[in-house]
Amino acid sequence: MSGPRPVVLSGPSGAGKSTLMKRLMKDHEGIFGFSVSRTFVPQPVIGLNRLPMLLGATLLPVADILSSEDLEIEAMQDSIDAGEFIENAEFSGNLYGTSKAAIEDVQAKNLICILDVDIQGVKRIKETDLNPIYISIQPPSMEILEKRLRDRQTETEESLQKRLEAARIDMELSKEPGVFDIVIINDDIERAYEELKDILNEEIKKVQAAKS
Ligand SMILES: Nc1ncnc2c1ncn2[C@@H]1O[C@H](COP(=O)(O)OP(=O)(O)OP(=O)(O)O)[C@@H](O)[C@H]1O
Repeated sequence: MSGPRPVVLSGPSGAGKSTLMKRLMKDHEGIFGFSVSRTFVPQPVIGLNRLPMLLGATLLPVADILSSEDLEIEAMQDSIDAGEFIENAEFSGNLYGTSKAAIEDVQAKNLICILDVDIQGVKRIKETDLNPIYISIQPPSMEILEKRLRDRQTETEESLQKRLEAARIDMELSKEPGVFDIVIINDDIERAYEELKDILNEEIKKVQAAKS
């Protein structure tokens, strides 16, 4: 696939991914892009008796309306089964996912696609031919991570504990050799940002060159 290599940013919640990403995008306008997560939200089934009222004067084939939802959810499930989605999840009956095609769309626009995924997402991406740069952002310690998450004031005690538990697992897995091209310890934000820019430098330059 032509176009710049995508970037996978992974690491525990609270490690500083959003902080670093925001800064990167602010300092490099028109260089980075995000893939659009595809979602399918099933609508409540419309009763036949309400159809004419909802359709008003527009004449639509009734069969299409009643089956389009099923067809769409089926099509997305087929794509997931065929491995076209690098991540997907179901929350209360809704399907969410990032497809390979969506990432390739960003690449085709000469943008570096940033993917913020968990360790499971990293493993899925490894099975594709996307060839991204794999970056793990890690906190200096569990204690500091906990403090940052508490100070951020976005979590309940329950969600905080869940994030810390997931962080323990993430921190262990990120040490496995060969998983990431670089593990950045986000102790000092300035130093972490410099490390991030360094590893992306070559790709950023390619995008800039292709623009001019
Ligand atoms: N080097 C740093 N020193 C001190 N505080 C930091 C540092 N980096 C980030 N923070 C702060 O830590 C908190 C968590 O950072 P951030 O929200 O960027 O994490 P995240 O990895 O994107 O988390 P999530 O996956 O939950 O979105 C934020 O309040 C941020 O301002």
